[in-house]
Amino acid sequence: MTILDKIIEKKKEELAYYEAEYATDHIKPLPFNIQKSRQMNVIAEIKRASPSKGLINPDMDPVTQAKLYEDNGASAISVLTDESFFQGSFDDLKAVAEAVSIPVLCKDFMIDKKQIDRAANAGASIILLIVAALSDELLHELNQHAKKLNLSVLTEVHNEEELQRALAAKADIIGVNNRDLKTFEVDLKVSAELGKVITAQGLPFVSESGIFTAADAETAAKTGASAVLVGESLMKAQNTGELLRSLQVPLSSDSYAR
Ligand SMILES: O=P(O)(O)OC[C@@H](O)[C@@H](O)c1c[nH]c2ccccc12
Repeated sequence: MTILDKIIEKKKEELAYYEAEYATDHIKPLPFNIQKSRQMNVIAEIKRASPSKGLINPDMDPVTQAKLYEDNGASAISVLTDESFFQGSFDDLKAVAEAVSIPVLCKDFMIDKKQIDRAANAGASIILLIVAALSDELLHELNQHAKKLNLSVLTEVHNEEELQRALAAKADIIGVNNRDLKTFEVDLKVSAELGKVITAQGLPFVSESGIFTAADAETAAKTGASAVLVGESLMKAQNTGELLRSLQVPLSSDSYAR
């Protein structure tokens, strides 16, 4: 059983206790666009802990961290909401969404519409759908549900087969996870490989995981990515603002003009 299987199994258990919660008119998702910028968009992540790295920065205050990200040019903020494996929460998401005026991504393992409503109610503008964790049917259903609520969807893939499924589901923003959620192995070459196929379709993509330096952001830019999703390095940096600014490397015109 892989870690992804374990996380999904636990999610199913937890969902039994979720109270029905419907997203209504009060939600005001912000548009999320990574195609206009001439600089690498950085989606900066709030992540206390993870199954692959253990404790990353357990004492961090999510609101302080989120404001630091916003002040230093982040395009969006990702907040882990999974409690059991990442020590995150929907309270973190809500507090962050209230404190900043850029889009917030609810980073969780979505397998049910109820989770999307909860994310929307907590102030998320973007949700993540992980292709490896979903059937084609669920991928379609959750995607439709998010769109109905005007949320943006980041559809995450790790290999060619998942990418084809994402494209068939009409994903419009693809996240290429450089980390294999089954083995934790990280390799930026995954973005290089899948980036060719995605950019050929004229779609934007986010290179996710394993970005530590400006040189990594440049490598990601060369693969055609117009955004990077960065957690650990920003959470552990001595000077988070400086690192975040350094990751906003120039993009070549074909990355932003598509
Ligand atoms: O901490 P990193 O290596 O910078 O990675 C951030 C982000 O990509 C990672 O947290 C992530 C990408 N996809 C996910 C899916 C679930 C949980 C976590 C993730």
